[in-house]
Amino acid sequence: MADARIIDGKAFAAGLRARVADGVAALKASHGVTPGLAVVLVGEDPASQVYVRSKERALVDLGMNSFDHHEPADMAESDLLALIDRLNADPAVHGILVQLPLPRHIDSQKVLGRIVPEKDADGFHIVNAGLLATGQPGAIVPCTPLGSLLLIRDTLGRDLKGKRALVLGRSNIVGKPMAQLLLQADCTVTMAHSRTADLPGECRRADILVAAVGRPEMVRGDWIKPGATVIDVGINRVPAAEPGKTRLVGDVAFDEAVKVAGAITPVPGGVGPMTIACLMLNTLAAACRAAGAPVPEEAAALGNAQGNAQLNAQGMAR
Ligand SMILES: NC(=O)C1=CN([C@@H]2O[C@H](COP(=O)(O)OP(=O)(O)OC[C@H]3O[C@@H](n4cnc5c(N)ncnc54)[C@H](OP(=O)(O)O)[C@@H]3O)[C@@H](O)[C@H]2O)C=CC1
Ligand SMILES: Nc1nc(=O)c2c([nH]1)NC[C@@H]1CN(c3ccc(C(=O)N[C@@H](CCC(=O)O)C(=O)O)cc3)C=[N+]21
Ligand SMILES: [Mg+2]
Repeated sequence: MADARIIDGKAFAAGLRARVADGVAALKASHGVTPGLAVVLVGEDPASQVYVRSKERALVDLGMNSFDHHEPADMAESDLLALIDRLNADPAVHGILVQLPLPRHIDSQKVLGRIVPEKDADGFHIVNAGLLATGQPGAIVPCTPLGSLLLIRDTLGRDLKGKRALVLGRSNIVGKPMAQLLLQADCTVTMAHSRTADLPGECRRADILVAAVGRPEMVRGDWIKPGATVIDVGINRVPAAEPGKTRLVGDVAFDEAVKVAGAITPVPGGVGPMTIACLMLNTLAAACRAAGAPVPEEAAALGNAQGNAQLNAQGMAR
């Protein structure tokens, strides 16, 4: 069998960012509003600093405002909550992102719960999780699952009904919302995790396999159904051949999987860039809602069972 099609997340994300930039310009022209995202980073974790910088760069590139709050690792939880309160009240701030993980002395759930749901650009607030799970309109959908779904639809088309989907990983930020989106797209969804019996066998039944475990190259080629669509969410830094250097690998053994799958995302250049682009999309959508302007279809319809895993053909998703 021929090798899998490599799903170019980097290129798709560039196209999505361009559509978001158009939406930003339109909102400025129609309502005089510039979308703004506040990015809160607590501590000096080098990987988090890299991610935060790429988010801030993307915001400015698309004509949005970036409000950076880089705080010391020993910041008191009460001070972080007070910062969130100020950002909640600031009309120039349409979205708030608190970079995870937070230092251990801070209760992440408490902090995420303090963000007003309308400004929860990550879609991590329980109100947004609940709106998504119950298929109601207006949910802000977490960026990584949203970006993954856009890549799946770009690969397989919009009609995913009846497909068997396996989501490996059940975190609140990736696995669970991913499963909700696939369910609303009429897939038959299985969720697998560390207590799943016969993981390779479960994976082999899947037409769509989404891996979000954080275990480098755990999913082997012979776990994959021939022709399946494989979305590798994992971002794992491992030692490179050259001493002292590191490289990024996913949760899927790419070199094996590419020989079996029908289509597969690479790491890097797959889901990662989509996460950033969807964060920009969610921020634009939040600003549109705050201004009373129409929300881009790509952000509005996906969480909504009534409609709509089907997006408007004229919408932003291609
Ligand atoms: N590309 C992107 O933009 C993003 C990438 N990521 C990456 O995605 C990966 C997952 O992230 P996240 O969801 O936050 O991770 P978590 O650590 O929160 O969750 C991992 C999940 O994988 C399951 N798991 C762990 N080990 C095994 C195993 N041996 N067999 C089966 N299941 C297992 C866990 O099961 P259990 O619940 O039973 O413990 C858990 O449900 C990471 O590599 C992360 O870096 C994350 C966010 C964004
Ligand atoms: N509140 C919050 N929201 C998040 O969305 C969030 C977070 N905290 N904490 C950390 C994880 C991780 N994450 C990534 C985003 C982009 C890439 C990305 O762009 N990756 C590039 C490679 C980057 C590199 O080379 O290091 C790629 O895959 O091509 C990766 C990982 C968002 N996260
Ligand atoms: Mg995310």
